[in-house]
Amino acid sequence: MSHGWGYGPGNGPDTWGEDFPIANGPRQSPINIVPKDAKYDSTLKPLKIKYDPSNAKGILNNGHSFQVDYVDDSDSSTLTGGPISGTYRLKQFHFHWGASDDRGSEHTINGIKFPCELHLVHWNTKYPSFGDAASQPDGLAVVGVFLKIGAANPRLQKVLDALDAINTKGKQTTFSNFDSKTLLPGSLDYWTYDGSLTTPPLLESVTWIVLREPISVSPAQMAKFRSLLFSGDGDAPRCMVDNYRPCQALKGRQVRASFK
Ligand SMILES: COc1ccc(C[C@@]2(O)NC(=S)NC2=O)c(OC)c1
Ligand SMILES: [Zn+2]
Repeated sequence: MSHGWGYGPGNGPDTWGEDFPIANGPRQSPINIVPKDAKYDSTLKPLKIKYDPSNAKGILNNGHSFQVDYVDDSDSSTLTGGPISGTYRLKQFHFHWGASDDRGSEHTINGIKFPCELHLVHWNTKYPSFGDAASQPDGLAVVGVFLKIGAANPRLQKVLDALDAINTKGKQTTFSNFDSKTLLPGSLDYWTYDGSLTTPPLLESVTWIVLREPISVSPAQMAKFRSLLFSGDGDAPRCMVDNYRPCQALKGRQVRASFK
């Protein structure tokens, strides 16, 4: 039986280029961010984030991560400002994490991995839909937030408490009235660069906005992430851990900083 892509020995990131040759493209993600090499850009605007908690729709185990999906049929939950032009609508957020606290994030800072990374996915409303936007060079804007081991983060708890209901691939449940803005750190200082989706189809359509300040997560909360399964009901259980792509070559790209 031919397996689709995944994070295992036979279908992991090093094999993705066989079916998705863009894996070796000029603007792949994630990357290692070297703060001293980032260029402060005074023309970068502050991020403007307006999320309506009532747009939260559901939570799904998609077999690679879990995602919280938002109603995106109006401009009620949007990202504007920052490095982007126009209005981008919140579509979903999801996470990447490791089997242990020494790894799990997709982006790294000076080669340092965090135990987890949050991605808030937005699409450019100059295109008719998320699917159309996902194939355009300016189609998506993803806000990346690092999670660092520390005190338990109460803002994560409602999401983590929902995971028991979606422990296997394909499971989903309703998830309503959640303000994903509460997942953001106090500072919205960011690095930005042109990149891609970090899983197949690896489309080079993402303006990355990686926040400098991490949010906290406790060891017990990390154990909750690691309680999920990649596998479906009835399949041999495979723990959902290490669902991150390694850093990709910069290939001449400039990383800009919104802060000095
Ligand atoms: C066809 O559209 C897609 C497909 C996959 C993802 C998920 C992901 O690959 N992208 C990022 S970012 N992290 C990931 O894991 C996606 O997210 C915007 C959009
Ligand atoms: Zn992601």
